[in-house]
Amino acid sequence: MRKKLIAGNWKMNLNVTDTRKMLSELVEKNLNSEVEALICPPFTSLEAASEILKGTNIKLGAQNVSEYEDGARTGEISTNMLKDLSVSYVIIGHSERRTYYGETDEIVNEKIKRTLSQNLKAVLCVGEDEVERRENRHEEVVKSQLEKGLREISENTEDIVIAYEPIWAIGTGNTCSSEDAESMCKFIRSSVANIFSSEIADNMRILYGGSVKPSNVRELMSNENIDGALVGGASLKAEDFQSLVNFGE
Ligand SMILES: O=C[C@H](O)COP(=O)(O)O
Repeated sequence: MRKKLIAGNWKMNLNVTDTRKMLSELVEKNLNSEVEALICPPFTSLEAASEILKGTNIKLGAQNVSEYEDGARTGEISTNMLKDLSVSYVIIGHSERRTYYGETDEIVNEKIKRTLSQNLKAVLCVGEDEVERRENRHEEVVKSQLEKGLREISENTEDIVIAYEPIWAIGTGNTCSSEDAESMCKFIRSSVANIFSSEIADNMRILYGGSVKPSNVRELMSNENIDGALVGGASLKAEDFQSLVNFGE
């Protein structure tokens, strides 16, 4: 049985003051304990978030990580630094990192290897853009991202989560239909089975991301192959995040 995961990716939002305010409110709220809740604030807010979330069931994640060990890499953040702040998840290969910061599948693969080797969980983001969807190449694109991103990985596969995020649905309000999201998550599961094994694929959590909000989360989560959501905009307010974790209630 795969435990559902609702992950908030704050992106470049909420400074330390805002983080303290949001999380202090969130920890006072009733959250469905059958759902795993994860908050991924900016790096600058990790320490404050770590203090506030300590002793709660809400997990802490980072939005990116270096593929290298500690050393001469100006501006980068290592797995060692994240672990020191009680981070347990790292988002890797988000489309914004791929598009704006040139992260290739090869870099994504290195980051996943580094993350898993340090016993952190990796949330690998995949998804097609609007043109690729229109040209009916979405499965081919996602399959290639999975094969390259997961290349030469054989250990700690239970620490991998996949997030299917069609780029055309991110921050646009254009949620992928529940049927299309389910169909792609099912396709991802079969691709993961080919890369690893059916058993690993059956146990792997596959999230949907792209304009998920309190009003559509319940329907999306009712699908057999959708094991949670990676949420941007609607994860920034405590009330909305509570509603997401409680599937709209
Ligand atoms: O990581 C989250 C996704 O990019 C979705 O963002 P969004 O919920 O604002 O569309």
